[in-house]
Amino acid sequence: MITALIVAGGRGQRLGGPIPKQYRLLDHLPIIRHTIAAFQSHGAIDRVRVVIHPDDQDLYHQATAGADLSPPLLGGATRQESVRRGLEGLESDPPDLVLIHDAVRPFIAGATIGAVIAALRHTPGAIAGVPLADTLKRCRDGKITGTVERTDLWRAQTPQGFHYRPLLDAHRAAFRDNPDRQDFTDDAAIAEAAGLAVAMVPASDDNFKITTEDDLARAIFILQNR
Ligand SMILES: Nc1ccn([C@@H]2O[C@H](COP(=O)(O)OP(=O)(O)OP(=O)(O)O)[C@@H](O)[C@H]2O)c(=O)n1
Ligand SMILES: C[C@](O)(CO)[C@H](O)COP(=O)(O)O
Repeated sequence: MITALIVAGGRGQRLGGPIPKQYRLLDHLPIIRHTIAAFQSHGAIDRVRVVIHPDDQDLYHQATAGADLSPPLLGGATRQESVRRGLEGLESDPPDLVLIHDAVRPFIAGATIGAVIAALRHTPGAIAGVPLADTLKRCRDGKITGTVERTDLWRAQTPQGFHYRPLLDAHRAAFRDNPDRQDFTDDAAIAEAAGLAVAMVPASDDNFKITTEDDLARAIFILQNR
């Protein structure tokens, strides 16, 4: 069984606005609905579960009215904690594979979902990403302090797919070894720290994360010109 775990427990502080960004409307539908639909409509995904902020239950139920979904799982103060709590919420009926995806990446292509799943036939982890095309600089106080060698650098996206049990064990080990460390910004880093092999699956820049006002404007433009 393959479960998509959509993480939607954030506060959207970099975007701001009246409600957390995953509930902002995109072409008359909340962003989270677009993302959920991408996985519910994929033939290889057996179940979609969503992790939400405990304060967002009313927002979530309004946003997902009419969608055939299991009750949401409750997240935590960081993305890392939300994922760990989400994974633990699946333990009573564990999937074989889990694809963790940001609720605010609504333009995920079915082909990318399928490619991540296909890669998991050969490796315990596989993530979507795109190769870096810009030069990277280190800066402090507006001054360049160095240039980062960009050979072999990729921008990680989601979905990040894994064999379920090894990833749950990896998240639990990270929490056990250092409960205060919450700076793993993606799940591949947790898997790598546990010694799991993680493959990179080439994806598209269309699978961008809505983080800022510019990203939201880009998303609106895409839908208005589809
Ligand atoms: N405690 C958290 C933090 C983030 N996320 C989710 O992880 C994804 C990527 O995180 P990000 O884009 O950083 O979302 P926010 O944390 O909401 O944004 P910000 O950092 O601007 O507050 C989002 O779908 C977000 O809802 C989560 O489930 N639980
Ligand atoms: C998981 C992720 O989307 C991969 O690029 C990214 O690390 C999330 O970072 P955020 O700061 O939680 O948005």
